[in-house]
Amino acid sequence: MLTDMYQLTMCYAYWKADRHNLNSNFELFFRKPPFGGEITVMAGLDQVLSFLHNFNFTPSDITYIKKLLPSASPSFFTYLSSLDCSSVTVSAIPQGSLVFPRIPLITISGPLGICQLLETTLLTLINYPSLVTTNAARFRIAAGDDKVLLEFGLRRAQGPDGGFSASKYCIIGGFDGTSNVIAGKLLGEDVKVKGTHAHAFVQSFKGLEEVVFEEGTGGEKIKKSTLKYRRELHWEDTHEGELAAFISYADAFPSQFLALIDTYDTLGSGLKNFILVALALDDAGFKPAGIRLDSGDLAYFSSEVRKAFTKMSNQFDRDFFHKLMIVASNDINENVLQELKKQEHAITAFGIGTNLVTCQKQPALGCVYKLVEIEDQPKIKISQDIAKVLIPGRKHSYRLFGGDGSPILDLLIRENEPPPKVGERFLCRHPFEEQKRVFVTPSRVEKLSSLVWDGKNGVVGGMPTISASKERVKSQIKIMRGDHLRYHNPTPYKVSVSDALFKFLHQLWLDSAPVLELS
Ligand SMILES: Nc1ncnc2c1ncn2[C@@H]1O[C@H](COP(=O)(O)OP(=O)(O)OP(=O)(O)O)[C@@H](O)[C@H]1O
Ligand SMILES: O=P(O)(O)OC[C@H]1O[C@H](OP(=O)(O)OP(=O)(O)O)[C@H](O)[C@@H]1O
Ligand SMILES: O=C(O)c1cccnc1
Ligand SMILES: [Mg+2]
Repeated sequence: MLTDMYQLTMCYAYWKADRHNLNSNFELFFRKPPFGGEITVMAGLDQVLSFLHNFNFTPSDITYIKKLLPSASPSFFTYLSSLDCSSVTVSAIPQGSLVFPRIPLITISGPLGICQLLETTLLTLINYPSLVTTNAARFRIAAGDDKVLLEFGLRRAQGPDGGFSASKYCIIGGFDGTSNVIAGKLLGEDVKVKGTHAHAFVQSFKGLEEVVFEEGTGGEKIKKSTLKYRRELHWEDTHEGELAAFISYADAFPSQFLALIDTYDTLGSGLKNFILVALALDDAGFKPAGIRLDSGDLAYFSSEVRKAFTKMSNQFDRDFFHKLMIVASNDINENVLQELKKQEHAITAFGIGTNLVTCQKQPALGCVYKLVEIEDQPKIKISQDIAKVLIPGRKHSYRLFGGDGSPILDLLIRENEPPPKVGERFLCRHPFEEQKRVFVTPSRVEKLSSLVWDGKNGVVGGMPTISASKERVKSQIKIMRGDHLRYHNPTPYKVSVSDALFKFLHQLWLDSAPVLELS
């Protein structure tokens, strides 16, 4: 039911014309990578497989569709009620793979009626997950492998399901944790739930008299020791409410004390109050975790914080100061991460919400779902816009690797053609520009798609897990040439067709395009 009305109207019309059981082949692919880059990460396949497994129309669905199609013949609803995905075969590129334009991410084969019905749902299950996973992967590339990345986007996401998907797929794209509690609960161990505290906690305290402890706990000792250091360092002008908040937070979480220090005055108050409580915690045998900055020049503030930590470490001979995290947040996007890389800063972790989950730089990936063959008859769709001309017929896709282990190009060939072989020259052609050709002698050849669903057995090869998908993203980015990953003007990655597919496509194009008569 999570579909567009036109799938139901087409399905009815196919059924009425007795075309619903024609053997069909559809491909799901995109035409342009997002965010001005070259790479896209394939994601959402786990959801697609669950959907195929659960696909059916319940009696209440049928009652509702009857209202939408009041003139449809009653036997159509018998057909609709009997539908499931047991007659459908699906091949796909593994979740977490880097993928490129025109290469089918998913190939769907089976009776026309059911395959048509899958269009919208498959698109919605792949488009946003692939987009946000790609965004997360780009943020990871921009931040570098040594930084902790936390996803904080739930409050700004496109609704609760958008927020949930974002949390899951940002982890796959390379984030280390999320603030989203339901994502952690439902997705298990691979999704680590993390968090600090907000300004409200600091604002809620006015003075030190508001700090209360449970009898017999170490809180009183931490407070006393904090105030002793405050006198010793002559820092008695820091904000008292903030200090009260930090002492209370440390009492609640002595082993995970991480304080937001920018509520009143980052360097003049927040940093000092944190240091006081951190020294007291250390005296009590706990290791404080660090600070969070949520405003201002994050490079400058983080460097000043690090300098103060180093000074304190020397002054009080405490090693823990060197290990404290410096978390930065506040409207961070890929560009801010890129800019920060060029500056001196001491940030060890980023908390990123709005711009990550809403995919600020590009809000949608344009995956499409296109019919390429019916009953062994290849189908083409012609467009004035060359980018939209469909490459017809059933195809296989391969990635050809060079001697240095990095991918050279992706290749589409006709279904019955011999595939490219290691050590053998293969002519790879631009799909539309006749003069653009290249011979590739690959050192490694990888078939991109494999069977993931067959009607009889259901899911083939197991459900993709979060950890395996995440690992795949990481390992595929690692072997990609740096110039394809570059932030500004990356080198285009080639997607080619075989000579046979080129000739076939262009012949069918000529045969299908009427010649205009002018007079
Ligand atoms: N050193 C830096 N280099 C590049 N961008 C930075 C740097 N420090 C912060 N930013 C970014 O600059 C922007 C600052 O936004 P803005 O000026 O609205 O925040 P602020 O005034 O510091 O904080 P707030 O409005 O939350 O009090 C944010 O997008 C932030 O991530
Ligand atoms: O900036 P984002 O990347 O979306 O990260 C999440 C933001 O959410 C929180 O505060 P919120 O924005 O709700 O309040 P603020 O106005 O104090 O920043 C947090 O302090 C971050 O600023
Ligand atoms: O835990 C945090 O610090 C957090 C969580 C969500 C949004 N902003 C910050
Ligand atoms: Mg904010």
